[in-house]
Amino acid sequence: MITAQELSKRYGPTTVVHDVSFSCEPGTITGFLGPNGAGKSTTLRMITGLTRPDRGTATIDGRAYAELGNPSRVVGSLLDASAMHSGRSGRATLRIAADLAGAGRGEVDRVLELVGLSGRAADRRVGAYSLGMRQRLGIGQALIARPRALILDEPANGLDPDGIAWMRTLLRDFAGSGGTVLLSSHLLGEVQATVDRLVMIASGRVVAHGTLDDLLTSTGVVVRATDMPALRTMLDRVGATHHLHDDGAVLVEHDDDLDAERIARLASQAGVLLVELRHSDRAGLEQLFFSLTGGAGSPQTLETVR
Ligand SMILES: Nc1ncnc2c1ncn2[C@@H]1O[C@H](COP(=O)(O)OP(=O)(O)OP(=O)(O)O)[C@@H](O)[C@H]1O
Repeated sequence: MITAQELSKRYGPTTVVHDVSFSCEPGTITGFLGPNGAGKSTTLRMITGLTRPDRGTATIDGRAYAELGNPSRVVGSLLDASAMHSGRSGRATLRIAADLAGAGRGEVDRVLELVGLSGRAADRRVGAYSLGMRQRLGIGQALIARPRALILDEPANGLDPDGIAWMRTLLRDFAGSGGTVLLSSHLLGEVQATVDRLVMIASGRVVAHGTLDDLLTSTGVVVRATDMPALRTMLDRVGATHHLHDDGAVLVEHDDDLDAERIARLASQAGVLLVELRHSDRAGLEQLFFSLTGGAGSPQTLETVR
């Protein structure tokens, strides 16, 4: 179980992560999705103890990363595949990872096989690897001590469609045997076919979260505010059709004139503080994502990687 609670981080005058909270359950794959610069890496670095949060906490299996006795056995992470020593072979890289993690050398061949780098590739210098091969090796390093959780920052970067399909199967198997996976991406299509849950982040804030099914099935915009009566009054005033959502939020029925952005503006004008605003249908999810990314990752790209 991976939990982030009200994580916040500021660099100079800029708060790059604001009150980010979510949890990832064993047996599931959570996609942490957001455009470049949204705050994904900073959040993942705070969870893995590499960056100190200004506020908030993160735990893995109930403990902060720094309190994990042998972290590699609890959580494997891949945060920057380009940061590997280029002079070592893939096999040597994994041997060192195995030694550091207290895992047996026998794990090296198992992992090389698992990540598709056995044979001659294992003995080539990492400097001669493609980005996709480095990602595979990085995932191998993360898996070397058979951890219960995986945290991967943009693991599909550099992978071709076959590589993405391979990774999807690997992560599904990992989650299928009770593992917890948190992976980031800036491409909706890349994660949509892989994950069970999504946490969507933009400008350092969580803008949507839930199971993929929840986010893709019902129609409309789910809104939650600190003052729900004031929110409903505001929605009545603008003639919105709205209902109480299952979890106590309000579901505003789909209306071309009342999209999420307009709801946010109206709420702001009415002095209503929104704490959740998300599209609850598939088209809406893609629309929201494209509006956040300014259209990065065309539908064509989505079809290619699906
Ligand atoms: N060490 C740092 N010092 C100052 N600013 C930083 C630092 N690390 C990150 N930032 C800034 O914080 C913001 C969030 O960066 P972050 O890398 O977390 O985003 P991201 O969602 O992972 O995006 P990308 O996919 O582009 O890495 C960016 O504006 C970035 O420039």
